[in-house]
Amino acid sequence: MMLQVNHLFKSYQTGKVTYPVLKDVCFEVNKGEFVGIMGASGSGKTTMLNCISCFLPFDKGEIRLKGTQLSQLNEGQIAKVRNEQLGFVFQDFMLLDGLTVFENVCVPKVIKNEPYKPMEKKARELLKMFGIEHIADKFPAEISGGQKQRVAVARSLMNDPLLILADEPTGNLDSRSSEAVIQAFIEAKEQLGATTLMVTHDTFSASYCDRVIMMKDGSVHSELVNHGDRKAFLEDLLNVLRELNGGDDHDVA
Ligand SMILES: Nc1ncnc2c1ncn2[C@@H]1O[C@H](COP(=O)(O)OP(=O)(O)OP(=O)(O)O)[C@@H](O)[C@H]1O
Repeated sequence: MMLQVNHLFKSYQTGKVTYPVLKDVCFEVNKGEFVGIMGASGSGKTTMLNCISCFLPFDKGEIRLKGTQLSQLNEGQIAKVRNEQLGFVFQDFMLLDGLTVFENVCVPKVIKNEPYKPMEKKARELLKMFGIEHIADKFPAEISGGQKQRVAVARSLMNDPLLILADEPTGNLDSRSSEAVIQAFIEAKEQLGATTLMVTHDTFSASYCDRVIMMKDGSVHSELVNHGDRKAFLEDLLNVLRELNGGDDHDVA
């Protein structure tokens, strides 16, 4: 088991008012799985991802990454988990404008002070895997959104993380670029055995997942499994989103 979220509770405090956001969330992610998280706006998806990222403390429950309970780590250990065991992909790419594509991909290893040769080899392999080796020397301003996000996926894999956390990775992309980014996650899974947890509103992107966890009002409403027929899975997802009323079922492709 790569990730276990057990009976997670989280509330926000605004003045004297406590606002519960996560209410007894339980789910698991296996090694090599590509898992989506969907649910209406405000159902707590980003909050949950931020708890798993160790960016937010939670009230109760536990989060285990390959067996290690995250809330028991100290600051130094958390920093190490974030850089070496988790990979991050954000909606707005978060590339460094002053660095080339190649240099951006190298950042997680530069932070670790690793030697250049193996770092270069790894970066070139990842760029090749995602079909972006020809833009290695370009700057972020010179490439498309879909290319930027594939660079971000390559960067997230530099340290062979246990888990990639992706928050709306296709949120700023058109459907063709979205598909290229989703293919990058699938390549990472098939060629490197990568494990990905992706929050998305995009049903089309989610239909490529092995499994989708549907959140409702701070709890897991249901889990849907992709049995291999993507179109049938897309229909399943749309049906549950309709049932959850207010679900985002407008992104169908
Ligand atoms: N820092 C904060 N302080 C107080 N309330 C917050 C804070 N962050 C989020 N919330 C509230 O918690 C709830 C869950 O927010 P969250 O962003 O986790 O939902 P979400 O499912 O990711 O939504 P979306 O799909 O719109 O991104 C919302 O009602 C939000 O207003």
